[in-house]
Amino acid sequence: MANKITFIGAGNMASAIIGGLIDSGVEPSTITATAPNDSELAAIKQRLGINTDTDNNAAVADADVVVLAVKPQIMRNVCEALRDSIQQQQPLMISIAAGLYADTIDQWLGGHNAMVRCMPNTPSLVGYGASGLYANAKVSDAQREIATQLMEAVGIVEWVEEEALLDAVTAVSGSAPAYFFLMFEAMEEAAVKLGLPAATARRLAIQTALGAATMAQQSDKDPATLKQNVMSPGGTTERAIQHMEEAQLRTTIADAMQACADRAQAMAKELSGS
Ligand SMILES: NC(=O)C1=CN([C@@H]2O[C@H](COP(=O)(O)OP(=O)(O)OC[C@H]3O[C@@H](n4cnc5c(N)ncnc54)[C@H](OP(=O)(O)O)[C@@H]3O)[C@@H](O)[C@H]2O)C=CC1
Ligand SMILES: O=C(O)[C@@H]1CCC=N1
Repeated sequence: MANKITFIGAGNMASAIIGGLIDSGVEPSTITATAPNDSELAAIKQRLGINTDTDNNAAVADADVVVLAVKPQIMRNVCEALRDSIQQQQPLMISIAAGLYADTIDQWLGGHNAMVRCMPNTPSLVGYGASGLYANAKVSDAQREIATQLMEAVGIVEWVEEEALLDAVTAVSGSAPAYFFLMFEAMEEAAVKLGLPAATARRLAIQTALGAATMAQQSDKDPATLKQNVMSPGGTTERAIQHMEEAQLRTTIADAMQACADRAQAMAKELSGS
């Protein structure tokens, strides 16, 4: 990727994407990241070998692509302070903020920008990211391709043609690594109660998830069939699954994902002032 990319914000999500990009072969000198704090930047510079800057305007001055990776609540201030530089430079803008409309960010940046909204997730750090992307009407086919290449360097990409669907993407992949981490915590705690050492339990649970995910990805069978294949009639798995179904695990998951998407929508309304 020959483009110069500037990340505004160098926190969890930006460093996950940057780490993944470098592992995929992107030259660190083509990447710049900003943050207000020199000491945080020194750490990321030392770890990843990228350029860093505490001055957002200086950092976008020669950028082809600018990734907005700050918290949604401070996005307005950050964008308004960048407006003149962005209007002059006209880079492809990519926002990874949850629950902030492309139009809202575009207005804060002075309007008429080519804007991609991306909902990534932290497994981007290890090349297993899953990102949903949406483009406004100003984004050219070539810029769509740049955004695809950028996020495919750290995982899989799915484009959505309706912006509202990014809330569903947030529920199914953006926030979802945390659901699986919760599952690991719960399985480890339960296995310890059953007598296993914590480290053994954690290793077995994580490897099992990796195995199940890899099987589900590679198999031509659907998840329901793969599940059935583990369940010997009258056996142990059947008893565990029966318990999960009776405890309404599906409803819990559906309600949690609805709450996630609702929160994304509410944030968009709050932060756009509508
Ligand atoms: N974490 C996740 O799993 C995901 C996050 N997102 C989105 O990514 C965005 C970032 O989230 P996350 O990485 O978790 O948050 P972090 O708090 O980890 O990162 C935010 C970064 O922005 C920096 N920052 C603060 N103020 C400024 C400023 N004025 N100019 C430049 N940089 C600034 C922070 O520096 P400092 O620490 O010094 O304040 C920090 O480096 C959010 O909008 C979130 O919705 C999307 C998908 C998944
Ligand atoms: O929790 C959040 O708001 C961010 C967006 C998706 C994952 N983390």
